[in-house]
Amino acid sequence: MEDGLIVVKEFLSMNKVLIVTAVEAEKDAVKRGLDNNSRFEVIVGGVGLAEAAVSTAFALSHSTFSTVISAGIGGGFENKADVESLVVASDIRAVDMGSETQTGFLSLEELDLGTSKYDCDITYVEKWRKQIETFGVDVQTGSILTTTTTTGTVQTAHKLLQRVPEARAEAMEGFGVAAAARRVSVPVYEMRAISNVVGPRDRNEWKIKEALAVLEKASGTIQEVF
Ligand SMILES: O=C(O)c1cccc(C(=O)CC[C@H]2O[C@@H](n3cnc4c(=O)[nH]cnc43)[C@H](O)[C@@H]2O)c1
Repeated sequence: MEDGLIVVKEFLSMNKVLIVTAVEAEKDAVKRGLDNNSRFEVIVGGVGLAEAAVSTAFALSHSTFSTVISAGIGGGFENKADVESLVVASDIRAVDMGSETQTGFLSLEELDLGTSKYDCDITYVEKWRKQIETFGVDVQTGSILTTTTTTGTVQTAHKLLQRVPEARAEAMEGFGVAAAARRVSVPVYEMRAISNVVGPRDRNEWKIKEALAVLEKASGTIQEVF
């Protein structure tokens, strides 16, 4: 009988999805989008990749998940992702992790010190993009950059795009969530509803309410794909 219970528990945990947001408002938006389904656990992991990594690792140490998703609002690079659209990551990059030199930036890979990029399973990324589209959301796929500082100038935005020309969006948590998930070999994904353009900071211009509505709509697709 006990063996049976263990098998049932393992089966139920096989399809559990952990969704990590930075703040409560993002968690609420994701939960509104999801049906009240016990397969999905949505947690507030905190702002920044360190808090996100610790929170994700903690959740993963207490329960088994088949998939982890970093979700929230983010900045969109000009002409790459419009405000009020959505970006699904093809890969998640710690774009400022490395070394600045007199002749340019060296990534962790170039320094032979580790990885600054996690690829997402492109089959699921494409399936998810198509599903989101059917919900009437303007959606793109591409690299989502994780930065430790929100970009505040055109110069920095250009510098980041030079480093990663395929970048569409930036946020502050994805790489932390991904590092924790990959440590235990769990596939990881990221989606960002675009609240602002990456560049000169004007917080009053951020379309947070609108981006949260996009995040809510897109969250309704998670249960169809994962
Ligand atoms: O004030 C509010 O009501 C509110 C509601 C939801 C989210 C927030 C945030 O401030 C979230 C911070 C979070 O947003 C990401 N983010 C958004 N835009 C950018 C950007 O241009 N560059 C980097 N990160 C961005 C980031 O992941 C932050 O953790 C407030």
